[in-house]
Amino acid sequence: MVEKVHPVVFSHDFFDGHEQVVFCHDEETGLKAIIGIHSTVLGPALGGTRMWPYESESAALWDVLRLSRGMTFKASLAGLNLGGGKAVIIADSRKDKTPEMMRAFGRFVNSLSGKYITAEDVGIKEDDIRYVKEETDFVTGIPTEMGGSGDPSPVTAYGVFVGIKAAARYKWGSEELKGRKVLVQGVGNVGLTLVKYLSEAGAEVWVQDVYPEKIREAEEKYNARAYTGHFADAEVDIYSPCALGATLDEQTIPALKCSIVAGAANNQLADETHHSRMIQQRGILYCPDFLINAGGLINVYSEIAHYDRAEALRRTENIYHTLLDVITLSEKTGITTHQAAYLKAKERIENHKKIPV
Ligand SMILES: NC(=O)c1ccc[n+]([C@@H]2O[C@H](COP(=O)([O-])OP(=O)(O)OC[C@H]3O[C@@H](n4cnc5c(N)ncnc54)[C@H](O)[C@@H]3O)[C@@H](O)[C@H]2O)c1
Repeated sequence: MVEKVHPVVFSHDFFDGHEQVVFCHDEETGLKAIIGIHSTVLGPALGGTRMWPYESESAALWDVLRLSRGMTFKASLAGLNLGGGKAVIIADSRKDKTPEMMRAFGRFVNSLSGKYITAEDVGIKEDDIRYVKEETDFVTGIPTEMGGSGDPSPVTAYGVFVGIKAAARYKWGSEELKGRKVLVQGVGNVGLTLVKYLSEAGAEVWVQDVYPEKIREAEEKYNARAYTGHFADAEVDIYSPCALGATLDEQTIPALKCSIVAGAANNQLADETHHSRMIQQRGILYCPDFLINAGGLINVYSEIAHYDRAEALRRTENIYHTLLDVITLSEKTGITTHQAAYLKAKERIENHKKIPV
Protein backbone atom coordinates (compact mmCIF):
# COMPACT_ATOMS: atom_id res chain seq x y z
CA MET A 1 0.00 0.00 0.00
CA VAL A 2 1.28 3.46 -0.88
CA GLU A 3 1.62 5.64 2.20
CA LYS A 4 0.19 9.11 1.62
CA VAL A 5 1.89 12.15 3.09
CA HIS A 6 -0.71 14.78 3.94
CA PRO A 7 0.45 18.38 3.70
CA VAL A 8 0.19 20.39 6.91
CA VAL A 9 -0.97 24.00 6.66
CA PHE A 10 -1.10 25.88 9.98
CA SER A 11 2.11 24.27 11.21
CA HIS A 12 3.86 24.46 7.81
CA ASP A 13 7.42 25.89 7.94
CA PHE A 14 6.34 28.76 5.67
CA PHE A 15 2.88 29.39 7.10
CA ASP A 16 4.31 32.39 8.95
CA GLY A 17 1.02 33.94 10.04
CA HIS A 18 -0.84 33.62 6.71
CA GLU A 19 -4.28 35.20 7.03
CA GLN A 20 -5.96 32.76 4.67
CA VAL A 21 -5.12 29.80 2.42
CA VAL A 22 -7.75 28.84 -0.13
CA PHE A 23 -7.83 25.47 -1.89
CA CYS A 24 -9.75 25.68 -5.17
CA HIS A 25 -11.09 22.75 -7.18
CA ASP A 26 -13.24 22.75 -10.29
CA GLU A 27 -14.09 19.27 -11.48
CA GLU A 28 -15.22 20.21 -14.99
CA THR A 29 -12.07 22.06 -16.00
CA GLY A 30 -9.63 20.08 -13.85
CA LEU A 31 -8.59 23.24 -12.00
CA LYS A 32 -6.61 22.61 -8.84
CA ALA A 33 -5.28 25.82 -7.33
CA ILE A 34 -4.14 27.23 -4.02
CA ILE A 35 -4.42 30.92 -3.15
CA GLY A 36 -2.24 32.16 -0.30
CA ILE A 37 -3.12 35.43 1.42
CA HIS A 38 -0.24 36.25 3.71
CA SER A 39 -1.06 39.78 4.82
CA THR A 40 -3.54 42.53 4.09
CA VAL A 41 -2.11 45.02 6.62
CA LEU A 42 -0.91 47.51 3.99
CA GLY A 43 -3.73 46.83 1.50
CA PRO A 44 -5.28 44.05 -0.60
CA ALA A 45 -3.03 41.04 -1.14
CA LEU A 46 -1.76 41.36 -4.69
CA GLY A 47 0.35 38.71 -6.38
CA GLY A 48 0.45 36.76 -9.62
CA THR A 49 -0.72 33.26 -10.40
CA ARG A 50 1.83 30.60 -11.29
CA MET A 51 0.92 27.55 -13.35
CA TRP A 52 3.36 24.68 -12.87
CA PRO A 53 3.12 20.86 -13.03
CA TYR A 54 4.13 20.40 -9.38
CA GLU A 55 5.20 16.86 -8.55
CA SER A 56 2.97 16.88 -5.47
CA GLU A 57 0.36 18.95 -3.66
CA SER A 58 2.90 19.53 -0.89
CA ALA A 59 5.29 21.08 -3.41
CA ALA A 60 2.53 23.41 -4.63
CA LEU A 61 1.63 24.43 -1.07
CA TRP A 62 5.29 25.01 -0.21
CA ASP A 63 5.65 27.23 -3.27
CA VAL A 64 2.51 29.30 -2.73
CA LEU A 65 3.22 29.95 0.96
CA ARG A 66 6.78 31.09 0.23
CA LEU A 67 5.66 33.20 -2.70
CA SER A 68 2.77 34.96 -0.99
CA ARG A 69 4.87 35.76 2.08
CA GLY A 70 7.52 37.21 -0.25
CA MET A 71 4.88 39.46 -1.85
CA THR A 72 4.09 41.05 1.53
CA PHE A 73 7.69 42.15 1.95
CA LYS A 74 8.10 43.08 -1.72
CA ALA A 75 5.11 45.46 -1.66
CA SER A 76 6.21 46.95 1.63
CA LEU A 77 9.78 47.59 0.51
CA ALA A 78 8.57 49.09 -2.76
CA GLY A 79 6.46 51.55 -0.73
CA LEU A 80 3.14 50.29 -2.14
CA ASN A 81 -0.13 50.17 -0.24
CA LEU A 82 -0.56 46.49 -0.91
CA GLY A 83 -0.48 43.30 1.09
CA GLY A 84 0.99 39.98 -0.03
CA GLY A 85 -0.70 37.08 -1.75
CA LYS A 86 -0.05 34.61 -4.53
CA ALA A 87 -1.76 31.72 -6.29
CA VAL A 88 -0.55 28.50 -7.88
CA ILE A 89 -2.40 26.30 -10.33
CA ILE A 90 -1.23 22.69 -10.43
CA ALA A 91 -1.07 22.09 -14.20
CA ASP A 92 1.25 22.15 -17.20
CA SER A 93 0.69 25.47 -18.99
CA ARG A 94 1.72 23.92 -22.34
CA LYS A 95 -0.80 21.07 -22.16
CA ASP A 96 -3.52 21.61 -19.58
CA LYS A 97 -4.40 25.31 -19.72
CA THR A 98 -7.82 26.17 -21.19
CA PRO A 99 -9.94 29.34 -21.24
CA GLU A 100 -12.54 27.45 -19.14
CA MET A 101 -9.92 26.64 -16.51
CA MET A 102 -8.84 30.28 -16.33
CA ARG A 103 -12.48 31.41 -16.03
CA ALA A 104 -13.05 28.89 -13.21
CA PHE A 105 -9.99 30.29 -11.46
CA GLY A 106 -11.35 33.82 -11.97
CA ARG A 107 -14.56 32.82 -10.19
CA PHE A 108 -12.56 31.64 -7.17
CA VAL A 109 -10.63 34.94 -7.12
CA ASN A 110 -13.94 36.81 -7.30
CA SER A 111 -15.32 34.87 -4.35
CA LEU A 112 -12.66 36.54 -2.16
CA SER A 113 -14.26 39.97 -2.80
CA GLY A 114 -11.02 41.85 -3.41
CA LYS A 115 -8.99 40.55 -0.50
CA TYR A 116 -6.77 38.90 -3.13
CA ILE A 117 -5.96 40.50 -6.51
CA THR A 118 -4.25 38.35 -9.12
CA ALA A 119 -1.89 38.94 -12.10
CA GLU A 120 0.53 36.98 -14.33
CA ASP A 121 3.41 34.82 -13.17
CA VAL A 122 5.28 31.81 -14.58
CA GLY A 123 3.05 29.92 -17.01
CA ILE A 124 0.37 32.62 -17.11
CA LYS A 125 0.33 35.15 -19.92
CA GLU A 126 -1.67 38.28 -20.71
CA ASP A 127 -4.04 36.25 -22.90
CA ASP A 128 -4.93 33.98 -19.98
CA ILE A 129 -5.65 37.00 -17.81
CA ARG A 130 -8.38 38.04 -20.29
CA TYR A 131 -10.39 34.97 -19.29
CA VAL A 132 -9.87 35.64 -15.59
CA LYS A 133 -11.05 39.22 -16.17
CA GLU A 134 -14.32 37.90 -17.64
CA GLU A 135 -15.15 36.58 -14.16
CA THR A 136 -13.67 39.14 -11.79
CA ASP A 137 -12.48 42.73 -11.50
CA PHE A 138 -9.88 41.67 -8.94
CA VAL A 139 -7.21 41.12 -11.55
CA THR A 140 -4.34 43.28 -12.77
CA GLY A 141 -1.77 42.95 -15.53
CA ILE A 142 -4.67 43.03 -17.97
CA PRO A 143 -3.97 43.83 -21.65
CA THR A 144 -3.57 47.51 -22.54
CA GLU A 145 -6.44 47.37 -25.06
CA MET A 146 -8.69 46.38 -22.16
CA GLY A 147 -7.54 49.42 -20.18
CA GLY A 148 -4.87 47.62 -18.18
CA SER A 149 -1.15 48.13 -17.70
CA GLY A 150 -0.18 45.20 -19.92
CA ASP A 151 2.53 42.65 -19.35
CA PRO A 152 4.50 43.62 -16.21
CA SER A 153 7.57 41.58 -17.19
CA PRO A 154 9.46 44.34 -19.06
CA VAL A 155 9.18 46.58 -15.97
CA THR A 156 10.37 43.73 -13.75
CA ALA A 157 13.34 43.29 -16.08
CA TYR A 158 14.07 47.02 -15.92
CA GLY A 159 14.07 46.90 -12.09
CA VAL A 160 16.48 43.96 -12.07
CA PHE A 161 18.72 45.84 -14.52
CA VAL A 162 18.67 48.94 -12.28
CA GLY A 163 19.47 46.69 -9.29
CA ILE A 164 22.39 45.12 -11.16
CA LYS A 165 23.79 48.61 -11.85
CA ALA A 166 23.53 49.56 -8.16
CA ALA A 167 25.20 46.28 -7.18
CA ALA A 168 28.00 46.92 -9.69
CA ARG A 169 28.49 50.40 -8.28
CA TYR A 170 28.85 48.99 -4.78
CA LYS A 171 31.04 46.05 -5.78
CA TRP A 172 33.28 47.64 -8.39
CA GLY A 173 32.90 51.38 -7.75
CA SER A 174 31.11 51.92 -11.08
CA GLU A 175 27.76 50.94 -12.52
CA GLU A 176 29.43 50.40 -15.91
CA LEU A 177 28.57 46.93 -17.23
CA LYS A 178 30.60 46.99 -20.42
CA GLY A 179 32.56 43.76 -20.70
CA ARG A 180 31.05 42.29 -17.52
CA LYS A 181 30.05 38.65 -17.92
CA VAL A 182 26.49 37.85 -16.89
CA LEU A 183 24.66 34.52 -16.86
CA VAL A 184 20.90 34.90 -17.22
CA GLN A 185 19.22 31.65 -16.18
CA GLY A 186 15.77 31.48 -17.78
CA VAL A 187 15.04 33.66 -20.79
CA GLY A 188 11.28 33.86 -20.53
CA ASN A 189 9.15 36.99 -20.14
CA VAL A 190 11.54 38.74 -17.77
CA GLY A 191 14.87 37.13 -18.64
CA LEU A 192 14.73 37.96 -22.35
CA THR A 193 14.13 41.68 -21.74
CA LEU A 194 16.89 41.69 -19.14
CA VAL A 195 19.21 40.20 -21.75
CA LYS A 196 18.28 43.11 -24.03
CA TYR A 197 19.14 45.73 -21.39
CA LEU A 198 22.39 43.99 -20.49
CA SER A 199 23.60 43.60 -24.05
CA GLU A 200 22.67 47.22 -24.83
CA ALA A 201 24.86 48.16 -21.83
CA GLY A 202 27.75 46.24 -23.40
CA ALA A 203 27.75 43.23 -21.08
CA GLU A 204 28.79 39.78 -22.32
CA VAL A 205 25.57 37.84 -21.80
CA TRP A 206 25.32 34.07 -21.43
CA VAL A 207 21.93 32.36 -21.29
CA GLN A 208 20.40 29.10 -20.10
CA ASP A 209 16.90 27.75 -20.58
CA VAL A 210 15.18 24.38 -20.69
CA TYR A 211 13.69 25.28 -24.09
CA PRO A 212 16.21 25.56 -26.96
CA GLU A 213 13.96 28.00 -28.88
CA LYS A 214 14.21 30.49 -26.01
CA ILE A 215 17.99 30.32 -26.14
CA ARG A 216 17.96 30.78 -29.92
CA GLU A 217 15.76 33.87 -29.54
CA ALA A 218 18.23 35.43 -27.07
CA GLU A 219 21.13 34.57 -29.39
CA GLU A 220 19.46 35.94 -32.50
CA LYS A 221 17.92 39.09 -31.04
CA TYR A 222 20.53 40.17 -28.53
CA ASN A 223 23.75 38.43 -29.43
CA ALA A 224 23.69 36.34 -26.24
CA ARG A 225 25.62 33.06 -26.02
CA ALA A 226 24.29 29.71 -24.86
CA TYR A 227 25.76 28.36 -21.63
CA THR A 228 25.45 24.59 -21.31
CA GLY A 229 27.21 23.79 -18.01
CA HIS A 230 25.87 23.94 -14.46
CA PHE A 231 25.06 27.55 -13.59
CA ALA A 232 27.13 27.49 -10.39
CA ASP A 233 30.28 26.63 -12.38
CA ALA A 234 29.89 29.56 -14.78
CA GLU A 235 32.93 31.87 -14.74
CA VAL A 236 30.87 35.06 -14.74
CA ASP A 237 30.77 38.32 -12.78
CA ILE A 238 27.01 38.20 -12.24
CA TYR A 239 24.60 35.30 -11.94
CA SER A 240 21.04 36.35 -12.68
CA PRO A 241 18.44 33.71 -11.76
CA CYS A 242 15.34 34.43 -13.85
CA ALA A 243 13.73 30.97 -13.93
CA LEU A 244 12.36 29.30 -10.83
CA GLY A 245 13.41 29.76 -7.20
CA ALA A 246 15.59 27.85 -4.72
CA THR A 247 18.65 27.56 -6.96
CA LEU A 248 20.94 28.80 -4.17
CA ASP A 249 21.56 26.01 -1.72
CA GLU A 250 24.14 23.92 0.13
CA GLN A 251 25.57 22.47 -3.09
CA THR A 252 25.50 25.47 -5.41
CA ILE A 253 26.69 28.32 -3.13
CA PRO A 254 30.16 26.85 -2.46
CA ALA A 255 30.61 26.37 -6.23
CA LEU A 256 29.58 29.88 -7.34
CA LYS A 257 32.26 31.81 -9.27
CA CYS A 258 30.37 35.11 -9.54
CA SER A 259 30.70 38.30 -7.42
CA ILE A 260 27.02 39.29 -7.59
CA VAL A 261 23.74 37.38 -7.57
CA ALA A 262 20.93 39.54 -8.91
CA GLY A 263 17.89 38.13 -10.67
CA ALA A 264 14.12 38.19 -11.03
CA ALA A 265 13.24 34.72 -9.73
CA ASN A 266 11.23 34.71 -6.53
CA ASN A 267 12.66 32.85 -3.51
CA GLN A 268 16.13 32.24 -4.89
CA LEU A 269 17.49 31.07 -1.53
CA ALA A 270 16.44 27.51 -0.59
CA ASP A 271 16.81 28.51 3.08
CA GLU A 272 16.67 32.28 3.47
CA THR A 273 18.59 32.67 6.73
CA HIS A 274 21.21 29.99 6.29
CA HIS A 275 21.91 30.47 2.60
CA SER A 276 21.99 34.29 2.67
CA ARG A 277 24.65 33.91 5.40
CA MET A 278 26.59 31.37 3.30
CA ILE A 279 26.62 33.74 0.33
CA GLN A 280 27.74 36.64 2.52
CA GLN A 281 30.57 34.54 3.96
CA ARG A 282 31.74 33.79 0.44
CA GLY A 283 32.02 37.54 -0.21
CA ILE A 284 29.34 37.41 -2.90
CA LEU A 285 26.83 40.27 -2.98
CA TYR A 286 23.30 38.89 -2.90
CA CYS A 287 20.64 41.33 -4.11
CA PRO A 288 17.42 40.31 -2.35
CA ASP A 289 14.97 38.97 -4.92
CA PHE A 290 11.89 40.61 -3.44
CA LEU A 291 13.63 43.98 -3.59
CA ILE A 292 14.99 43.97 -7.15
CA ASN A 293 12.11 42.13 -8.84
CA ALA A 294 9.44 44.60 -7.64
CA GLY A 295 9.15 46.41 -11.01
CA GLY A 296 6.28 44.23 -12.21
CA LEU A 297 4.36 44.82 -9.02
CA ILE A 298 4.97 48.56 -9.26
CA ASN A 299 3.62 48.37 -12.81
CA VAL A 300 0.45 46.42 -11.99
CA TYR A 301 -0.18 48.70 -9.01
CA SER A 302 -0.63 51.49 -11.58
CA GLU A 303 -4.02 49.93 -12.40
CA ILE A 304 -5.10 50.61 -8.82
CA ALA A 305 -3.24 53.89 -8.20
CA HIS A 306 -3.80 55.18 -11.79
CA TYR A 307 -0.41 56.08 -13.20
CA ASP A 308 1.12 55.30 -16.60
CA ARG A 309 4.05 53.11 -17.66
CA ALA A 310 6.50 56.02 -17.70
CA GLU A 311 5.66 56.67 -14.05
CA ALA A 312 5.92 52.94 -13.28
CA LEU A 313 9.43 52.91 -14.78
CA ARG A 314 10.36 56.03 -12.83
CA ARG A 315 9.14 54.51 -9.56
CA THR A 316 10.99 51.30 -10.43
CA GLU A 317 14.23 53.29 -10.57
CA ASN A 318 13.94 53.70 -6.77
CA ILE A 319 15.15 50.10 -6.56
CA TYR A 320 18.66 51.48 -7.17
CA HIS A 321 18.70 53.53 -3.95
CA THR A 322 16.67 51.08 -1.88
CA LEU A 323 19.24 48.39 -2.71
CA LEU A 324 22.16 50.65 -1.78
CA ASP A 325 20.37 51.49 1.53
CA VAL A 326 19.91 47.80 2.24
CA ILE A 327 23.57 47.06 1.47
CA THR A 328 24.61 49.90 3.80
CA LEU A 329 22.43 48.54 6.62
CA SER A 330 23.88 45.08 6.08
CA GLU A 331 27.44 46.45 6.14
CA LYS A 332 26.85 48.54 9.28
CA THR A 333 25.19 45.79 11.29
CA GLY A 334 26.76 42.63 9.88
CA ILE A 335 23.36 41.13 9.04
CA THR A 336 22.89 39.74 5.53
CA THR A 337 21.42 41.81 2.71
CA HIS A 338 18.42 39.51 2.79
CA GLN A 339 17.85 40.17 6.51
CA ALA A 340 18.39 43.91 6.00
CA ALA A 341 15.76 44.05 3.25
CA TYR A 342 13.38 41.99 5.35
CA LEU A 343 13.90 44.30 8.37
CA LYS A 344 13.14 47.41 6.33
CA ALA A 345 10.00 45.82 4.88
CA LYS A 346 8.80 44.61 8.30
CA GLU A 347 9.43 48.02 9.84
CA ARG A 348 6.97 49.66 7.45
CA ILE A 349 4.29 47.03 8.17
CA GLU A 350 4.76 47.34 11.94
CA ASN A 351 4.59 51.14 11.74
CA HIS A 352 1.38 50.87 9.74
CA LYS A 353 -0.19 48.68 12.43
CA LYS A 354 0.48 51.47 14.95
CA ILE A 355 -1.55 54.01 12.94
CA PRO A 356 -4.86 54.46 14.80
CA VAL A 357 -7.90 53.49 12.72
N1 LIG B 1 6.84 38.30 -14.78
C1 LIG B 1 7.10 39.18 -13.85
O1 LIG B 1 6.82 40.38 -13.99
C2 LIG B 1 7.80 38.74 -12.60
C3 LIG B 1 7.84 39.63 -11.51
C4 LIG B 1 8.54 39.26 -10.37
C5 LIG B 1 9.16 38.03 -10.30
N2 LIG B 1 9.08 37.17 -11.36
C6 LIG B 1 9.78 35.89 -11.25
O2 LIG B 1 10.78 35.84 -12.26
C7 LIG B 1 10.92 34.51 -12.73
C8 LIG B 1 10.71 34.49 -14.24
O3 LIG B 1 9.40 34.96 -14.54
P1 LIG B 1 8.86 35.02 -16.05
O4 LIG B 1 7.60 35.76 -16.02
O5 LIG B 1 9.97 35.46 -16.95
O6 LIG B 1 8.54 33.48 -16.32
P2 LIG B 1 8.60 32.70 -17.73
O7 LIG B 1 7.86 31.43 -17.52
O8 LIG B 1 8.20 33.57 -18.86
O9 LIG B 1 10.15 32.41 -17.88
C9 LIG B 1 10.84 31.47 -17.11
C10 LIG B 1 11.84 30.82 -18.04
O10 LIG B 1 12.70 29.99 -17.27
C11 LIG B 1 12.91 28.77 -17.98
N3 LIG B 1 13.31 27.74 -17.02
C12 LIG B 1 12.54 27.01 -16.18
N4 LIG B 1 13.32 26.17 -15.46
C13 LIG B 1 14.60 26.40 -15.84
C14 LIG B 1 15.85 25.86 -15.47
N5 LIG B 1 15.94 24.90 -14.55
N6 LIG B 1 16.96 26.34 -16.09
C15 LIG B 1 16.89 27.30 -17.02
N7 LIG B 1 15.72 27.85 -17.42
C16 LIG B 1 14.60 27.40 -16.85
C17 LIG B 1 11.59 28.52 -18.67
O11 LIG B 1 11.76 27.66 -19.77
C18 LIG B 1 11.20 29.93 -19.10
O12 LIG B 1 11.71 30.26 -20.39
C19 LIG B 1 9.92 33.68 -11.92
O13 LIG B 1 10.56 33.14 -10.79
C20 LIG B 1 8.89 34.70 -11.49
O14 LIG B 1 8.22 34.31 -10.32
C21 LIG B 1 8.43 37.51 -12.50
